[in-house]
Amino acid sequence: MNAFADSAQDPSSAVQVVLENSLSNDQPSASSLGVHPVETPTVDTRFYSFGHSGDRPPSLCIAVIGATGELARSKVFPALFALFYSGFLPENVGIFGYSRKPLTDEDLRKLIAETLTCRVDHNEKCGDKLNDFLGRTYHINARHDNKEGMRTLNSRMESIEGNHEANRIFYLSVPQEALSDVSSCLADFAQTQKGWNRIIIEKPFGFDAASSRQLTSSLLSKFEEKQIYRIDHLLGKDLIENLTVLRFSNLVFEPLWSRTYIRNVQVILSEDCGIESRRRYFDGYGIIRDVVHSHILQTIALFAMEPPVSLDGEDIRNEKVKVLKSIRKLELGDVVLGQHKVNPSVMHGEYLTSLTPTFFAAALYIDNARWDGVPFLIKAGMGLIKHRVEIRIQFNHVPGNIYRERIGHNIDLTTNELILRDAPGEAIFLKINNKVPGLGLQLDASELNLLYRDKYNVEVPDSYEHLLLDVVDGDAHLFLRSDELEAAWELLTPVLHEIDEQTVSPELYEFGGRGPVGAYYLGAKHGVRWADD
Ligand SMILES: NC(=O)C1=CN([C@@H]2O[C@H](COP(=O)(O)OP(=O)(O)OC[C@H]3O[C@@H](n4cnc5c(N)ncnc54)[C@H](OP(=O)(O)O)[C@@H]3O)[C@@H](O)[C@H]2O)C=CC1
Ligand SMILES: O=C1O[C@H](COP(=O)(O)O)[C@@H](O)[C@H](O)[C@H]1O
Repeated sequence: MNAFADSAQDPSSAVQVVLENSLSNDQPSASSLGVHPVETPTVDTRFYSFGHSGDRPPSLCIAVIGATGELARSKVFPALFALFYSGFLPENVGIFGYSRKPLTDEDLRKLIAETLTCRVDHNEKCGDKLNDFLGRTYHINARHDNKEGMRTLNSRMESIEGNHEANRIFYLSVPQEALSDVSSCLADFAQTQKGWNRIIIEKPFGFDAASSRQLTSSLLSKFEEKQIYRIDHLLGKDLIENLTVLRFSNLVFEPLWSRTYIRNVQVILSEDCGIESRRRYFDGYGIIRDVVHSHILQTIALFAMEPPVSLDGEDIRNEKVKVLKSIRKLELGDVVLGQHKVNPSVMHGEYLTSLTPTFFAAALYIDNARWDGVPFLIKAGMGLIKHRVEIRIQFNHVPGNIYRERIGHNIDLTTNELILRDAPGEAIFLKINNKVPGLGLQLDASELNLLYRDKYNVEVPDSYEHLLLDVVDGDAHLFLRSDELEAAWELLTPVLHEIDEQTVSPELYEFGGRGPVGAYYLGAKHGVRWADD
C-alpha cells in the first residue's frame, strides 16, 4: 500500500462535493495566501501536519497532464524544479504527472530527472534539492478524459493536502484536440473545494475564430475566466515585461509614444532553426497560428496600449483588448508568406508537403488617436539567417534639423531608434546622433547600450518559470483573456481563410537566408526599411 491510501478521502464523496459546489472557486492570489519565496525544506514535511489545523500555508498541487510529452519534459518540469529550487513553491507542494503510459512514480522520476538541471549561479546542495523535488513527484496512469483517473488524481492530491487550505494548478500539456475533454473531466472530478483551482492551456488555442470560440465556450462552461491561463511562453521573456516597465516608469519615453514622434514599429521574431523536429505540429498550424496570433499581436497590444489604471492583470488586459480591436482589417495584399527550403545540414530533409508558411510578414495599422497612420511591420520566420527577437521603434526626423548638412543624404539611417532585444543577447539600444570627438564637426550615428550580460550578473530565468510563477501568484496580465483571444482571431481568420480559399503559395526561400524578397517590397510599400539586417 502506498503512503496515499491511508489519508485519501472517499472519492465518491469528494466528487459529490465537487458537483454540489460551484466549479469556479478561484481565490485571492497565492502570494496573499502565503505562497512566497520560502526556504526549501531540509526535512520532508509532506505528511507532518495531516489531520490537524495550524498556521501552515496552503498546499499547492500541480498536475501536468500529458507528462511524457516533449513540452512537459523539456520545459514544464524543469521550470517547476527551478521554482522549487529557488524557494518559490510552498514547502507542501506536490507535483503530479498524468499520462496514459503505465509508469510508476519511480519511472516518471527517472524520466524527468534527465531534463532537470541545477542553475549555474546557485548549485549549492543541488543534488539534495533534486531528490527532494523528485520525492514529491508522482505519476497517475490513466486516460485524460477518464473520470476514474481524475478521481485518483484528486484523492492523491488530497492525501498531500489533508484537511488544510489547498490550491491546485492543472497544466494541460496535451495536443489541442484533447483540450476540451481533458479540461471538462478534470473540472468535474479533480478540482479542490479547499482553495483555488487554475488551469493552464497551451497555444495555439484553436485553429481559427470558430474553433477557438468553441474551445473557449467549452472552457467557460466549466471554469470561470479568472481560472484560465492561456500560456504563450514567448510572453514570459524579459523583453516583454520590460516593454511596459520602460515605457511607464521613465519620463523620457512615454511622451514620445505616439504617431507624433514614432515613424514605424517593427516586431521581429526570426529563428535560424528550421521546423524539422516539429514538422508534424508545424505542418498542421504554420507560423501564423504558432506565433503571430498570440505572441506578435500580444507584443503589439502591450506596446501600443494606453496606460492601464494599475498593474492589476485585468486593468492591463482591458487596455490590450482595446488595441487588438482597433487594428484595421488586414488585407491579403499587406501579407507576405514564405516557406523555407530544405535545411541542407539535415539528413533526409524534406519539404513541407503542404503550403504551410514558415515565414509571415505583414503591415498592421491601429486605427486610434494615438497610432493613426503608423505602420506596425511584423516579421516572423524560421530557417532565417539569424536568431533575432526584437522590437524596433523608429522615430521621426528632427524637424528643421540644423545639422542636416552633416547628416548626409540617407536621413533614414540617422533618425533615432529604440531597440528592445531578446535575442541574440538581451539588450536595450538607443540610436542617437553624436559628435565624433576631435576637431571639426562630424556626426556619427551611435548607440547607447544596455547589454544585460554586462550590466546584470544573473542568469535570465526561462520564460516558463516566469509564467508559472505568475500563475501561482494569480497574475494574469501576460495570459490571453477570452476577449483578447477572440479579437486576435477576428483579425487573422479572414486572411487565413483567404489564403486557404485562394491556395496562396508561400514564396520559397533558402534555408539560412534573409527570407522572401516580398518582405522588402512590403516594407517599401509602407515606407519602412527593415532594420534587422
Ligand atoms: N513542444 C513545443 O515546443 C510546444 C508545444 N505547444 C503546445 O503544447 C502542447 C503539448 O505539446 P507537446 O508536448 O509537444 O505535445 P505532444 O504531441 O508531445 O503531446 C503531449 C502528450 O499528450 C498526450 N497525448 C497525445 N495525444 C493525446 C490525445 N489525443 N489525448 C490525450 N492526450 C494525448 C501524450 O501523453 P501520453 O501518451 O503519455 O498520455 C503526449 O506525450 C500542445 O498543445 C502544443 O500545441 C506549444 C508551443 C510549443
Ligand atoms: O513557441 C515557440 O517558441 C519557439 C522559440 O522559443 P524560445 O524559447 O526557444 O525562444 C519557436 O521556435 C517555436 O516556433 C514556437 O512554437
